[in-house]
Amino acid sequence: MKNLREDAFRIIKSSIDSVLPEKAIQQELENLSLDDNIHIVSIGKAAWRMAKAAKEFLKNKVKDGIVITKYGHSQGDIGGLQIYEAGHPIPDENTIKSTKKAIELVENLREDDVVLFLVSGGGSALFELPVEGVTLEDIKNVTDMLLKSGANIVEINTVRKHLSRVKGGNFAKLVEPAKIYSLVLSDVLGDRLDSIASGPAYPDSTTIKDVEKIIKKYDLQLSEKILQALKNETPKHLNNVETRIIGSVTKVCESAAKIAQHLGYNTIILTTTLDCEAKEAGSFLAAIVREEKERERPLKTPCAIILGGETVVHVRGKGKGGRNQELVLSAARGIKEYQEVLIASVGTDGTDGPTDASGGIVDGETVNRLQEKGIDVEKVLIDNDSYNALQSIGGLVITGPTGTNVNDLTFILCD
Ligand SMILES: Nc1ncnc2c1ncn2[C@@H]1O[C@H](COP(=O)(O)OP(=O)(O)OP(=O)(O)O)[C@@H](O)[C@H]1O
Ligand SMILES: O=C(O)[C@H](O)CO
Ligand SMILES: [Mg+2]
Repeated sequence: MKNLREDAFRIIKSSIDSVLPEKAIQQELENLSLDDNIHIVSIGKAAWRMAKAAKEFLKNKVKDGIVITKYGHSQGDIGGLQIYEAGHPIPDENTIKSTKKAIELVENLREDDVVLFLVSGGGSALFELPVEGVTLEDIKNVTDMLLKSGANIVEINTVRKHLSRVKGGNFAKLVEPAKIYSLVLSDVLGDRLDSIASGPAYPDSTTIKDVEKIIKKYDLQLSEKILQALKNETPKHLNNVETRIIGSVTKVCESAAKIAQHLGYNTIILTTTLDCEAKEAGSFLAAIVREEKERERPLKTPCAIILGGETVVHVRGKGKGGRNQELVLSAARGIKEYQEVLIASVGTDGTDGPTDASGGIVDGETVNRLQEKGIDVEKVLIDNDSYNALQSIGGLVITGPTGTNVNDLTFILCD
């Protein structure tokens, strides 16, 4: 008989290891063979690790550089680079302060200078300087509203780009006449480069008209001042950028499948673009488990059914949680009392929502165990309080910041 929990942790660890940035960065830099005069600007949750890998490879070809990452996501000096931590998912004073430092670093560069721009998810919150007339307080309010609206990341970033002096290609404009090479870890489904970290160095495909549609669709209550500011159009053409994607959720799923196979599971990747409401994804996964348990379909057991993507949560309650935790808890409702089954879901960055967990694991006993503690799953889901519920029964997955960020991995193990 298999130890599903132990296997789940192995799958999580090894598949995340496969998308750590070091190897990919080294390979790209070998191909690029850059000259001297390199300036590193690294933003996002994986910024520290990406910058470290680049600096170790390029050594003293690097003139200077800056890292802007989330609190708790940097791990000390990287030979002479400025290192900053700032607010995420809501930007704060340190976001603005460090973004100004990055602009100082690039604004007087010459044509023979090169900016190596290392981009990972989280960059939208960590790299920001609002357009004239818009304050940090405004940005915080708009960000909070967008995150809770149920809008997807492409929609959220469409709005953010039109309020920013660095997003939506504007950073590349500030770097001119120097050239930018962007290496990107994708945490946006479909790898839309103008959405990842709000595309600071990529021509923006979204327009003021798109912003207007999103405001209407989600009934966003914005002040007259913000509505005016949103009329700034973003650059649609850039002449100084070259961009490459170095990691994505597809890779994580493929690695997870390989490891599961190696551990003796029949394996299938169902999708790499799961993007519905977390609770609904949970119900869907439970339905798949029931099919497995009753009819061994679509795979003979033992089996691993793997999904990648990024669900959304319409946060209405006052509880603590994240989309992965909410997904598994919702799934737990539909697999009650089944034996030898487990559902896991984690954010590859190690952070699920504003919590210190990367996700959660549930099984057929989860709902009963919660009941014994007097916790009603339906109520927990209404309160968006998945963290506290899962914590009380040892159902959290805690990895700490991983150094990478390529969406979420979800899987079922059945024996
Ligand atoms: N109590 C809660 N329960 C469930 N989900 C929540 C809760 N509070 C916030 N969230 C969700 O957490 C998400 C933000 O957390 P997280 O840091 O994992 O996002 P992210 O998309 O990985 O960030 P980024 O893309 O910038 O790296 C929001 O989309 C929000 O819907
Ligand atoms: O920072 C962001 O905008 C998201 O993580 C998507 O890249
Ligand atoms: Mg995340």
